[in-house]
Amino acid sequence: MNRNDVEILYDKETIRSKVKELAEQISRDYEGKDLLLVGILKGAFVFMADLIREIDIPVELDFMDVSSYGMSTVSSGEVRILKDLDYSIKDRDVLVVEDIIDTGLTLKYIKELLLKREPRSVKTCCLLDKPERRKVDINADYVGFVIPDEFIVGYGIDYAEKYRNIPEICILKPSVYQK
Ligand SMILES: O=P(O)(O)OC[C@H]1O[C@H](OP(=O)(O)OP(=O)(O)O)[C@H](O)[C@@H]1O
Ligand code: HPA
Ligand SMILES: [Mg+2]
Repeated sequence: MNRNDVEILYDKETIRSKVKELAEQISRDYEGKDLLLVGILKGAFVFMADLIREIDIPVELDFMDVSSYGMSTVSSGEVRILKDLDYSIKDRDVLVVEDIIDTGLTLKYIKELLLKREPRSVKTCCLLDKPERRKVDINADYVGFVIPDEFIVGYGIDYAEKYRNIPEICILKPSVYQK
């Protein structure tokens, strides 16, 4: 991992307090409900791990693995399911946990897919929102940070599977992928 490839956008403390704020809001909104958090692999795994530890109501977890970027910084436009949920979501209150909403193609695809399974509700929580790049009409119900149109890595988020282990949320310098 080359630290020179990135520029820090949000440091550990800023992320920690934002995650706490989101978790408090979720805990209030879902008090007394049957909350199932659905993490979208792989990008959301770090956010999911931090978020659940700040939520103070009973929750259950499941994961889905979808991919549309592959080894590129541009969406292929085709969302592929690599792993589906383990359990039925019928009559459950589902909260989809995502790291980033960019074109919106991934989240729209997932939301439409889950709605067909007759849950009681489906809402979405995205740590990062890049509205300038949106191609489809979708917004998350809970948003951490609204970010500029830059390619992000770190805190679980990759470029060609690398940089996921950087603890901060960083901008990947264009010189790295414009070679
Ligand atoms: O709004 P969109 O333009 O669809 O982009 C957002 C999605 O792209 C990334 O996943 P990716 O497909 O790279 O898979 P990964 O999570 O395994 O890295 C990210 O984790 C989101 O799921
Ligand atoms: O900015 C990004 N970084 C990494 N993966 C992504 N997938 C969509 N947007 C991004
Ligand atoms: Mg990716």
